[in-house]
Formats: sequence, C-alpha cells, structure tokens
Amino acid sequence: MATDVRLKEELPAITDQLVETYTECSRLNHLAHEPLPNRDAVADIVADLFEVLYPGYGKRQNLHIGNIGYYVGSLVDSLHDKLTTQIARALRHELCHERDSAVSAPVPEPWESPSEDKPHTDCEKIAQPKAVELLRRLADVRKTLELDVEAAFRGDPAARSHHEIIFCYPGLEAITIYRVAHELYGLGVPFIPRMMTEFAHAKTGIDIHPGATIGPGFFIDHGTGVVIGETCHIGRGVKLYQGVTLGALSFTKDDDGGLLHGNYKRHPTLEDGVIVYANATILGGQTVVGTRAVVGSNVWLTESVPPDTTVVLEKPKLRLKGAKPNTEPLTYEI
Ligand SMILES: CC(=O)OC[C@H](N)C(=O)O
Repeated sequence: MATDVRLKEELPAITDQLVETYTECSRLNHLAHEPLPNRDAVADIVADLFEVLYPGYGKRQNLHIGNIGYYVGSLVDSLHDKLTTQIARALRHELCHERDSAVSAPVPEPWESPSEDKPHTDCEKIAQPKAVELLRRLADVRKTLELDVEAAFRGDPAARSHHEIIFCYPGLEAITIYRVAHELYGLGVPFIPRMMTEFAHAKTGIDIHPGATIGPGFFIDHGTGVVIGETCHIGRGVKLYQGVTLGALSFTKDDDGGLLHGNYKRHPTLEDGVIVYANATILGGQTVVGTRAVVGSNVWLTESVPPDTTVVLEKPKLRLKGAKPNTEPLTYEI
C-alpha cells in the first residue's frame, strides 16, 4: 500500500517541536559531550566474559586444553581494549558531571560542551589498570562460580547436571554478571557495573545491585522477581527462591528534605546457610537473618531473626465454595 505523501508534510514541524525540547528538557539528552559508555558495547563485553568464564558452553565449540589458551588469550586481549574504552568513557562522563554540577560552575548552554576549556584528564590512563585488575580477578571469580554451580546442583532436585545449570539457569546467569559487576563496582568504575546488572535484570528478571556483598555457594532457584538491594550482606551458602525482595525499609533524608543518595546500610543481612522461600520480603539495614534460619513464603520481615529459627506465616483457612449446589460452603482447614 502506498503511503500518502501529504501526511509527511507535517514531519518537519514534528521535528522542530522535538528539537525545541532538546533545549527545554536538556537533562534528557546528551549533546556535544564526550561519548557515554555504550549499551551494546557493554553487552558485548558481558558476552565475551561468559566465553572466558564458561568456555565451551557458548559461541565457540571444539575447544580443548590444547587450543583453549589461544582462544581465551585472544578474548582477554580484546576484553582489555573494550573494557578500557568503556571504563574511560564512564570515568570521563562522571568527571564532567562532577565539574558541571559544582556550585560555582557556570550553567552551560544546552548546545555547549560543559567540558570545554577544562583541564583534560587522561581517563584511558586511569581506566586501563582497572580493566587489567578486573581481568586479573577473573580466575578467582571462576572459583567462586564453581561453588555457586555446586550449590545449585545440590539445592535443586530438578537439576540433572552441572551442564544443565550453566546452560539453563537464569539464577546462575544473573549471579555471574553480578560477580563481575561487583568487582568493577569495588574498583570505583561508575555506570558500567549497573549497566551490566540491569542487562541481567532485563534478561532474567533478577535484579542484583552490584554493590551487594554475596558470599560463595549462592543459589537463586527460578529467580523471576528477585530483588537484592545495594547494601545487602549475604553470607555463604544462601538460597533464595523467586520473588524474594531484600530491600530498604525507610530512606534517610538530607538537610533539604531530599533523599540521601549513597551506600549507607539500608538493606538486610543474611548470614550463612539462610534459605528464603518464594515472595518473602525482608527489609531494613538493621535486619539480620541469623545463620541457617529459614524464612517461609510470603513472610514480611522487618526485624532480626536468631540463628536456626524458622519464620512462617500462620496457615490460612481455606474456604472451598460451591462444591455441590444448595449446600453450605465447605470450610476446609489445613
Ligand atoms: C531494593 C531496594 O530497597 O530498593 C529501593 C531503593 N532503590 C534503594 O536502593 O534503597
């Protein structure tokens, strides 16, 4: 079907309206600035990291101990370059942002580069050692991931093999991305850790903030809807089911009444061996779930639980109605 060219006459006016908003709502665009980290490039880095962390499960087949060094060596080399570029972009952006939001800084016009005439910082020089340090830590990350895979295998009767967990489990995918992102977060890299974990969130439905601290042998079964906040502390051998929220109970305000931003402790601590069943919500920075405690499904918990205890909701009364016509509703107690 042919399009009506007359309707296209409106397009220049539509474009003009949009361009006007680039001045009015200038916080929603990023014009004439240094380039930002790139979403696709970060996704590409994540894909390469999976090849390095789980070789033979991904893109490249026919790997063996004789050729793995060549394959991983080439990936490590290109990861070095890609990471350095993206980290440098993130650092530069943060630097510009800090300078631009300094009280004394003149407000730039939307079309101006706020970084113009400002001393140039060699962000690549700062980024490269961070990239190398991340790569250096990958061997240890793999050792932790092996414990995570083992925990998933031991913790899920539906798992038939370690291969199945690496191929299929969204929990492992989210934990893997979190473990790398957490290292970058610890290295003081802005934006990219969060881009990585939000990429995992979009793919798996599991939202783990890169600032959370999580011990080895961590297993998230099914996973959809799990939320783990920035200042959570999770011990060794913890297991979570779908829909679990480890969140903040209240927010601290600053002197102007705005929310205080940053990583002050506002999310709970789960000690070693804790199990949290589906859709439980545990909130608050002072809330500690003690070693080996079990939190049942749908529990809403805002206070601490001693070790080796089980917290469950009281059993609800079920009413089964209309089993037979013209009879009283049947009350069935469980
Ligand atoms: C997980 C959670 O509590 O989120 C709330 C808020 N984003 C925060 O980090 O405090």
